[in-house]
Amino acid sequence: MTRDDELRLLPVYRGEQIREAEAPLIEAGRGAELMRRAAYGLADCVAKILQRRGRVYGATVTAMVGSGNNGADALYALSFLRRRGAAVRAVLVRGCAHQASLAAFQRAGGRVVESVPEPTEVLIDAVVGTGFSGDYQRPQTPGLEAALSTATVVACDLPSGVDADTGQAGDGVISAEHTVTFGGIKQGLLAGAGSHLSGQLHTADIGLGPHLPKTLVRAVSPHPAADVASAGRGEPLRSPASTDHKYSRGTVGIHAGSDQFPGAAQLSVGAAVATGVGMVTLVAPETVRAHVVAAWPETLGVEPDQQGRQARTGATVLGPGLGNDPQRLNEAQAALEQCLDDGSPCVLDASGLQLIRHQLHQRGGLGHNVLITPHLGEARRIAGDLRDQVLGRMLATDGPKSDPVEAARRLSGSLDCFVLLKGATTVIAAPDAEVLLHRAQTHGRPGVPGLATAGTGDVLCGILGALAATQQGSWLDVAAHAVHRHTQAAAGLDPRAEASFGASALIRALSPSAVAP
Ligand SMILES: NC(=O)C1=CN([C@@H]2O[C@H](COP(=O)(O)OP(=O)(O)OC[C@H]3O[C@@H](n4cnc5c(N)ncnc54)[C@H](O)[C@@H]3O)[C@@H](O)[C@H]2O)[C@@H](O)CC1
Ligand SMILES: Nc1ncnc2c1ncn2[C@@H]1O[C@H](COP(=O)(O)OP(=O)(O)O)[C@@H](O)[C@H]1O
Repeated sequence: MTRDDELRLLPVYRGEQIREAEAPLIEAGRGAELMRRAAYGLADCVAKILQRRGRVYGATVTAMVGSGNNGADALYALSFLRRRGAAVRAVLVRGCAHQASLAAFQRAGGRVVESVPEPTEVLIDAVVGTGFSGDYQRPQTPGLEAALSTATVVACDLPSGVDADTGQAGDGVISAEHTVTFGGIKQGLLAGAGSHLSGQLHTADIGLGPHLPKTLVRAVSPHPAADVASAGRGEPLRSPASTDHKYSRGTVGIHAGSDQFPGAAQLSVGAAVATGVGMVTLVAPETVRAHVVAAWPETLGVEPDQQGRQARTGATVLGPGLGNDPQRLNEAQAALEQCLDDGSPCVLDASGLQLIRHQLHQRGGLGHNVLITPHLGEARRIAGDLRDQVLGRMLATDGPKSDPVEAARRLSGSLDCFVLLKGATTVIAAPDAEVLLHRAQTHGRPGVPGLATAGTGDVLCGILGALAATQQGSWLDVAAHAVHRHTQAAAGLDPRAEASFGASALIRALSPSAVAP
C-alpha cells in the first residue's frame, strides 16, 4: 500500500438487510440455489485451508450443525468436500437438522457423529447464523474442546452466538480463524466482540447483489483485490504538487502538551511531521516547546498568549496532553471558537474533549468541521455530559445493549460533528449517519495489539492534523486514511502481533526517513 493508494470501501449490512434481500429470491423458489452457492463458498474456503495444511483428500472435516439454514449450509458444504475425498462428519447439536441437506450429506457419504473425532483438521461452526437470538451456550460435545486446540475453526456466515448487528457475544462463542460470510459482510463481524471472534473474513457471493439495499455503513479495506464486487473506492490522498509552497501545501496548528504531559506534544508533532505537511506549529508553554523543537526542529513554536498574532493554520489539533490546567484549556477553548467561526478542520482529543460541554451550552453542538476522537471511556463521559443513558448503555463494553456502531452514530448526531470512536475496530461516524468501520488487522487477521499502549492516540492526532491540513475530502475520508496509516505503521513494526513497540516507534514507521527523537 503506497501513501497515494485509495482505500477500498466494502458495504456492511445488518442481518435483517441480508434477510430482506434474500426474501424475494426465496419467494421466487430460489432458496436452494442461494444455499448451494453459500455452501460452495464455504467448501471452497475449507478446501484452500486443507491444501495449505497438507491436502484435501483424506483430511477430516467436522461441522457443528444447528437445526436451521446455517447448519444446512454446512451440511451441503461437507457434501462438496466429500466429493473431493475429505472424511466429513457432522455433530447435530440440536439432535435434528434441515432435512434435505442432511439427506444430501448422508448420500454423499458423510457420517453423523456424537463426538468430534480426533484428528479433525477443520472444524466448521454452523450451530446458528443470522437466526440467533437470546443467549448462546457452547455445545458440550465430547472432543470439542480438544479439537479447538488443534483444528482450524471456520465459522459459517458468522461465529455462532455473535449478534449479526452489534457484534455482541457471550463467553461460549467459539473464536474462528476464518469466517465465510454470505451475500455481504455483516456489521457484527467487525463491531464489538465479533471483530475479535470472526478472524479472517471471506465473502461468498450468493447472487444477492441487485437485491441488497444501499447501506450507510462501509468497511475500510486495504486489500485491492477485495472479494466483493460492490467494493467502492475512497477518495485518494492528494500528493503535493510541484508548484506547492509550504502554505499552499497545508499547515497544522497543534495545541498539545503541558508540564505534566510534555511527551504528548512530542508524539503529535512528530507524527504530523512524519505524515507530511507544509508546516507544523506547536502552541505550548516554553518548557514543552523546548523539548519538542529539540526533537523536531522543523516545528514552529508559539507561546499560547501569542497564538492570536500568528497566521491561521489550515487545520487545528486541540488536546493531546493538555491535562487539566485551566489556563491551557482556556487557550484551547479560544482556538476552538476560532475554528467554529471560520469552519476550518479541527480535531478534539483527550483533554480537548472537555471543551465539548461548554460548546453544547453555547451553541448546542459543534459543527461539521470538527472531529472528536474519544476512546470508549471518554465517549462514556461525553454521554454523561449529554445525560444520554441510552448512549451510555450502547458504549458499555459487554452490556446487553452494547452497540459501538450505533453509539458513534448517535454521538455524531447529538453533537452535530464527526466522531472517531477508537478501539480495535475504530468507528468513524458522520452527522448524516454514514459510518466507516476500520478493523485493525495484521495480514487480514484481526488484531494489532501493540496499539494498546500509551501515546498511540497522540500519534493518531498528529496524522489526522497533517492529513486534514493537506487534503480536501470530508472528515470521513481523511479520518479513514489516518486510521489506516496509523494501523499499517503498527502492523508493519510488529508483523507477529507481539505488541513490542512504544508509541514513538510508530512515528519512525510512518515515515522511514523521519528522524525520531
Ligand atoms: N435464508 C436463506 O435462504 C439463506 C440463508 N442462509 C443461511 O441461513 C442462516 C439463517 O438461517 P435461519 O434463519 O434458519 O437461522 P439459523 O440457522 O441461523 O438459526 C436458526 C436456528 O437456530 C436456533 N437458535 C436460535 N437462537 C438460538 C440460541 N440462542 N441458541 C441456540 N440455538 C438458537 C433456532 O432454534 C433455529 O433452529 C444464515 O446465517 C445463513 O447461514 C444461506 O443459506 C443463504 C441463503
Ligand atoms: N487492541 C487494540 N487493537 C488495535 N488498536 C488499538 C487497540 N487498543 C487501542 N488501539 C488504538 O490505539 C489508539 C489508542 O488511543 P488512546 O487510547 O487515545 O491512547 P493515548 O491517549 O494513550 O494516546 C487508538 O487509535 C486505538 O484505536
